[in-house]
Amino acid sequence: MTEPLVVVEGLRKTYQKGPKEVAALKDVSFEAFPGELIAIRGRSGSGKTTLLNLVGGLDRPDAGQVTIAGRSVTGMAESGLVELRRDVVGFVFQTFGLVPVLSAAENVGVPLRLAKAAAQEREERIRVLLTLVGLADHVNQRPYELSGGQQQRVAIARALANRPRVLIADEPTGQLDSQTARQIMELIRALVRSEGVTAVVATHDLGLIALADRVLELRDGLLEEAAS
Ligand SMILES: Nc1ncnc2c1ncn2[C@@H]1O[C@H](COP(=O)(O)OP(=O)(O)OP(=O)(O)O)[C@@H](O)[C@H]1O
Repeated sequence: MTEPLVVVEGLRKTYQKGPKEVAALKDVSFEAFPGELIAIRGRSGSGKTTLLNLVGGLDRPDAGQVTIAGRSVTGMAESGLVELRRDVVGFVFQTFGLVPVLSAAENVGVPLRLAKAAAQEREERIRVLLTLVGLADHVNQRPYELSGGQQQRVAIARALANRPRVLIADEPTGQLDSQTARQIMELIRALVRSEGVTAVVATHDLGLIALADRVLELRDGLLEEAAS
């Protein structure tokens, strides 16, 4: 049997909100297998962002473990996490997060520069990625010259730049109209197949949920397998 690529065991995270403690995650465990697209759904405030941040090494849990490709994310020093976020995990956010003064090509090139890819290899990878997301004719445009859907395409290309094993997306269609959202979710579905990446996507979007291989529901800080 195939080994899981991502193993999450007993994650707990509590935030201090003024005098109150908020238990965002109480005891969350799941596994994601290579090439799987997992949708995480749950009401606003159910802990989806918290969970994704812990899986991708953007934050640390109070208890529990995250392992990606046999490497303990939760046990890593900060230098290891920087490397993990550069090489192993790609992130896509609701608000795109592009650098406004850089062109589409330059935005996609940022993680390649951080990974010290040679100039020629970088140019070739940028070309392939922007073609893959349907933006071959928009390489020199800045984010403000692109539509929301096009900006999210650039962000997806950037997330895939260093060939990550895991793609983490937090409400990737949350700011898009329904037709554009549909195109972006179909793009994510296709890229998970063609690039063999494992995707964990937090979403309210029923269309995206329908395209997932598995749907997990966060409720009261606990995760349940849900019918898609
Ligand atoms: N930095 C923080 N400080 C204090 N409380 C926080 C912090 N981040 C999240 N929370 C609280 O933890 C809970 C889970 O938040 P989280 O953002 O993970 O939920 P979510 O499911 O992603 O919500 P949404 O769908 O609205 O984005 C919420 O009650 C939230 O208010």
